[in-house]
Amino acid sequence: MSEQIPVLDLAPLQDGAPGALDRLGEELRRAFTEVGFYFVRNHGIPQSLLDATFEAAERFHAQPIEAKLALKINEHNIGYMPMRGATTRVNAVGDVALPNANEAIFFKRDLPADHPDVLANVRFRGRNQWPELPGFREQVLQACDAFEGLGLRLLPLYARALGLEPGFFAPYFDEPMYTLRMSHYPQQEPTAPENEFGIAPHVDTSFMTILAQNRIPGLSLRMPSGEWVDAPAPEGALLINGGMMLRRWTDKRFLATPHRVINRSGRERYAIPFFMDAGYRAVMAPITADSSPADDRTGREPPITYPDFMTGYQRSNFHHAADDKAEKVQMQGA
Ligand SMILES: O=C(O)CCC(=O)C(=O)O
Ligand SMILES: [Fe+2]
Repeated sequence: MSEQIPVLDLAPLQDGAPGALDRLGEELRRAFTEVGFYFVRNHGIPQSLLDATFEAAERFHAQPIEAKLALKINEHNIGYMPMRGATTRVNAVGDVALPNANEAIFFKRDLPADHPDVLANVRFRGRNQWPELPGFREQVLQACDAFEGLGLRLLPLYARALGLEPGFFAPYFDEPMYTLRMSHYPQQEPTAPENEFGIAPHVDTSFMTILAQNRIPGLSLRMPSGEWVDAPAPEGALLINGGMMLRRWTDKRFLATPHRVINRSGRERYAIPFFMDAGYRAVMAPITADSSPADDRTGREPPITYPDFMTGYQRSNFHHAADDKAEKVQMQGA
């Protein structure tokens, strides 16, 4: 299976090998036109940091429910979402809606109290809500810095994959929006209904989602063929995918591939996906292919910003069809 998901080795990029950027850009283009997911190797994030972040997620969720509910998720999408707190509209058969069997806490960039956006109560620019756990905040900040750094290092590849100058995305990502989600999926009973998911089929809202390898299986991806396949977890690699923001920005040239989690591993499962987007005020106009005349197709999306996109997505009640596939999936945002 793993051969279906391209593996990009970033070592030549680090070493400044000639042609590395163009070669990796081409590999990325194939990944996003054929699969929508790819692995990166030699990504520069130490395994010890990832392990410690998984541990922090476990420590957070081990707290009494009152401590977690004190940080309840707010209009900035920051804070704690209780177990089965988000109902996914599962459209697969007869619109049966079962709540997702996970709980999660969401962190964004750690803004200080006197930040102008915080003072002005700008939506999605609120302050993080921290639990009273020693070392926890430091761990989350370290993880966010590491994931953000990797995301930024990958941007030139995204530009090359689209036939653009390597620096194309840099001005848009001056201060990227990002969210670290720490999820806990309890083990689902063998007798649980078949349409109960840890997280139901969805596409992410993000430009880029970085997913640290999980020792507990449960994630599966829906290949463009329509077949659901279990995500492999090659040692030392990170799994990266694009969401609707990437798809929209690339004029639908790049895939946002649906995925889901079912935890029938018999163990508790934790996940620490990192969702990255352009800066709050960046205006993203669809990047069209050189060869296509400006008006050659209908349905081209107007330019949009992160807050406009996220506000619209929240209003849409998650009714979002995954393009032309018969089976519908929702969007899962952060
Ligand atoms: O738990 C995982 O492995 C993936 C989670 C996911 O898809 C999400 O949070 O959007
Ligand atoms: Fe996802």
